[in-house]
Amino acid sequence: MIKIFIKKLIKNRTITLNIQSTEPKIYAIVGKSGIGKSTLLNIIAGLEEAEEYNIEIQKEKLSFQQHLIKVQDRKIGYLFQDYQLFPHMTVQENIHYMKSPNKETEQLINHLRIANCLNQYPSTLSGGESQRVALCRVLSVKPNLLLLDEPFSSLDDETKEEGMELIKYIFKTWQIPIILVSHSKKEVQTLADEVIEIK
Ligand SMILES: Nc1ncnc2c1ncn2[C@@H]1O[C@H](COP(=O)(O)OP(=O)(O)OP(=O)(O)O)[C@@H](O)[C@H]1O
Repeated sequence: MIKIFIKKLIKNRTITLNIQSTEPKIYAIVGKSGIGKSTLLNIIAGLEEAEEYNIEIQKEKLSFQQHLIKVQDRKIGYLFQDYQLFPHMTVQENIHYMKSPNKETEQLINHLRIANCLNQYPSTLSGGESQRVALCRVLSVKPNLLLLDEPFSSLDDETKEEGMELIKYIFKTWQIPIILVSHSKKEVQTLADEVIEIK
């Protein structure tokens, strides 16, 4: 179950986001550059404030003014556009930063094919590897909602295809709502159950 209502004033324009569903779905947020798509993801993640907002995921109210839930206590996985891996930590340390090693994370590491990169530093990873490491870190906390901000923008076509397959796999196996911000028609057509255009 997911219910999200946001009203946000950005540079004298008000943008709104309204999502409601009892079933998990993949939502694509589209709209022209600078309209406020990443800002909406930041508000959902609890990183930015909005004029009005009400967010419920799995019947848990995340940000209803008086009952604000701390960012670290929200079970939201947020994959940033540039992945934001900690450069001074190895892949292993990055993955276990949020959650100590356990069987599920180990399975994820194997599924995401990053077991052979565990001792490398982020600067030595390829784009696809960086994306898979960042996804692994985000999924290790078992999120109830996954936010993806242009997750494939820095990848070549083949790696993009792999990334999209991965997102489909995560959705199928985890059955959690996914909100994707994308500029790519192909990504939106391939992945989204519902397209939301921000105006
Ligand atoms: N930290 C900030 N300080 C001031 N203005 C900001 C900040 N972050 C974003 N903005 C402004 O807010 C507006 C919305 O930005 P946002 O990144 O949400 O847009 P977007 O739709 O995701 O853009 P893009 O598609 O280009 O990534 C932009 O006009 C941007 O300049």
